[in-house]
Amino acid sequence: MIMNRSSASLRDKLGVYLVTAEPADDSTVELIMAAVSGGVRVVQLRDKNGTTAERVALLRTLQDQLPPEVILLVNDDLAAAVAVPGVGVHVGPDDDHPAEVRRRLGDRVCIGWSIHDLDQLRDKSALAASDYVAASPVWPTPTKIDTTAPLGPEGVRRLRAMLPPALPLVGIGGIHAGNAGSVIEAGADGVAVVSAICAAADPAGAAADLLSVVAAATATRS
Ligand SMILES: Cc1ncc(COP(=O)(O)OP(=O)(O)O)c(N)n1
Ligand SMILES: Cc1nc(C(=O)O)sc1CCOP(=O)(O)O
Ligand SMILES: [Mg+2]
Repeated sequence: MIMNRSSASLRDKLGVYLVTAEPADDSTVELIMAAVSGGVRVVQLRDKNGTTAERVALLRTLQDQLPPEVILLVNDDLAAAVAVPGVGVHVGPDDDHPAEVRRRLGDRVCIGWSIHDLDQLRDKSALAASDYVAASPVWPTPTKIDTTAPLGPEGVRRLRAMLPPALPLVGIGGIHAGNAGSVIEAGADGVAVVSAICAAADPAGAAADLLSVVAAATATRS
């Protein structure tokens, strides 16, 4: 799908953001479709050990099957996104710079940037090139062990206060239905999760539960 960067709905769509568990395989497509049936509207294919060719094949299958309102991104792999027009990219401080990703992909795809350290906020061109940023990690998580110190909800609050108000923010790391509300109360627009959906016996139900928690916390905040 093609995302218009000025779309006011990106902030709403980010409410529950699915990042896929590794390894990516045929079951990944089924899992994503279940999460989407539960209400997820932003999906990131994260497959650190696959090849670009494998990621491109999966992204093409997903583009064929996903409803057009779902925003599809790939983790790290700019070449895969170039090969599948309409797919966005999530990058972190060790990846291609968001401004370079924007230059290569143009204005009509979604670009996300991880913030592990508040010093990254000095990088104005990265912020300007990003459609959303991620507070990384909110809590420790066995899903990704090479992270920096957890920010906690207080770190999310500080980050929100320092960001341009129009730039959407999601939290990631150790988030589930039991603690997602505190991430939203701290000022995030959404929660990005791997295990809370991918390891659930009922991924569609888990997505729907997370969405209700996020909606309730968003309503309380505003
Ligand atoms: C939504 C979201 N937030 C953060 C990350 C982490 O990105 P990065 O720091 O580049 O680490 P890897 O995922 O590449 O290991 C993410 N992928 N998605
Ligand atoms: C992909 C990713 N990035 C993180 C970061 O902190 O940048 S934490 C993470 C994994 C999140 O997995 P779970 O929802 O299972 O805790
Ligand atoms: Mg990365």
